[in-house]
Amino acid sequence: MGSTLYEKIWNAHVVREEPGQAAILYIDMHLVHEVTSPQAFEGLKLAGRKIRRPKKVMATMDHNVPTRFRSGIVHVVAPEKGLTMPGMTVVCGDSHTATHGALGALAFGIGTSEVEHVLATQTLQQKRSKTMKIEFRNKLAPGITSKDMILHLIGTIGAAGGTGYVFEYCGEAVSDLSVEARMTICNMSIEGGARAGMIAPDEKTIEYLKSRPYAPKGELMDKAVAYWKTLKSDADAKFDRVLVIDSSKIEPQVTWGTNPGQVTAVNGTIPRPKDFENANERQACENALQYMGLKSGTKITDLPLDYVFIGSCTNSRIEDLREASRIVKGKKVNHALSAVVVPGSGLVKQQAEKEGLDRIFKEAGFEWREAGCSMCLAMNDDYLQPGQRCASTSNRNFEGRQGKGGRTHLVSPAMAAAAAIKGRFVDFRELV
Ligand SMILES: CC(C)[C@H](C(=O)O)[C@@H](O)C(=O)O
Ligand code: SF4
Repeated sequence: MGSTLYEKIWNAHVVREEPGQAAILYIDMHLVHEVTSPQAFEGLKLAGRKIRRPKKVMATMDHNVPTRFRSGIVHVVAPEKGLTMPGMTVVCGDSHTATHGALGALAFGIGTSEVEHVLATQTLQQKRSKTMKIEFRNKLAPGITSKDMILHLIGTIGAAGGTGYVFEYCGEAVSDLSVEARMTICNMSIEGGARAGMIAPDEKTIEYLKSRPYAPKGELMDKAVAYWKTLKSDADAKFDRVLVIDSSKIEPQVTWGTNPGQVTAVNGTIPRPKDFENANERQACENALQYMGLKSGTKITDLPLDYVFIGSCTNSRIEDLREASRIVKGKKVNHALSAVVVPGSGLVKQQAEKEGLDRIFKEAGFEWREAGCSMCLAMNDDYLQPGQRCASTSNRNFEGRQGKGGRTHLVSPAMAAAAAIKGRFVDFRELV
């Protein structure tokens, strides 16, 4: 029997595995940031231990740093530098490490004590996950983005639907996506409950990595590419679960609730608790309506907004900013709201400025910031006031995520840009 992509990477990294026990995995790349990792360094210091392989550790300051200073989000910086590559095991004390799976890596978040363990040993104890193949069959309708794909998926399986699994995304709509767009899907795997999300590397992945400063060069690159080409699930590989989604039916998505599974198409309405069969979901709907200040039956397009945030490791790459700027160009941000664009890295910012995207945003009335996590989470200077309603391209919409009492609606960059112009949600296709 063949192997899945997950099994291939796993088997290539096992240092030791006893039946029924957690395995010890070798870790190729360790990313650290300032929220979850300083304590781990402190732990090492107290124990008198050294970092085993300092060259395999890359650090950013992104979460707490105000976006009036230069920074960069760890999950945007590492791929653009070519630090994360197909076939690697990648860990970081951060749940959105799943992002790097878009390059065909096995990438997942770990806790602070595990960060210390990886620093000291370059290995990690880990249990095998179950595997779920998610096939996005057929083509997307024009303009529909990978953000809509992942929100639609989480709406289908629920925010806990992937618990215990590693997702492998495949199918025509996934192959059609750029590498950056694939990162958006893998990024939010964790929001569907999965341990990680991954996509087998293909020609686009190789092309993306070729010019990256840390990618192998010359003969080494040829060798790497030959290996990367073996990194796909075999035709007869067995997954624990297989899900098929008809991509052609996916509409622009907007979350209405307080978990990413509470989502609907932009032409939909706020649901009623009794629309849900399951008692927990009914209760969750009631709670969400209350927190979000929403009435059942209201059209999504009738929701007035106070804020628009374009940024986060989900959607702050150059392609996201190009997409948003295309909609904003020559228009003005609605007078009733504030809007901000926060590039994911210094390089993204530089590139956007080279292309004149900053001018498009600023002329429309957006604030244009230095890179960082910013309003994705209320850990820095950017946050919502209680009751404020925000269209956000980030990945989490739980209570208080963007500030105490703040109300988050997750959308794609195109939808956020269109909302900024209209002052409420609108199918962005009406604006282009
Ligand atoms: C601060 C960090 C631990 C956290 C995470 O793990 O995801 C953050 O990045 C987030 O998005 O909530
Ligand atoms: S941008 Fe948001 S989701 Fe991504 S690492 Fe920062 S806080 Fe976490």
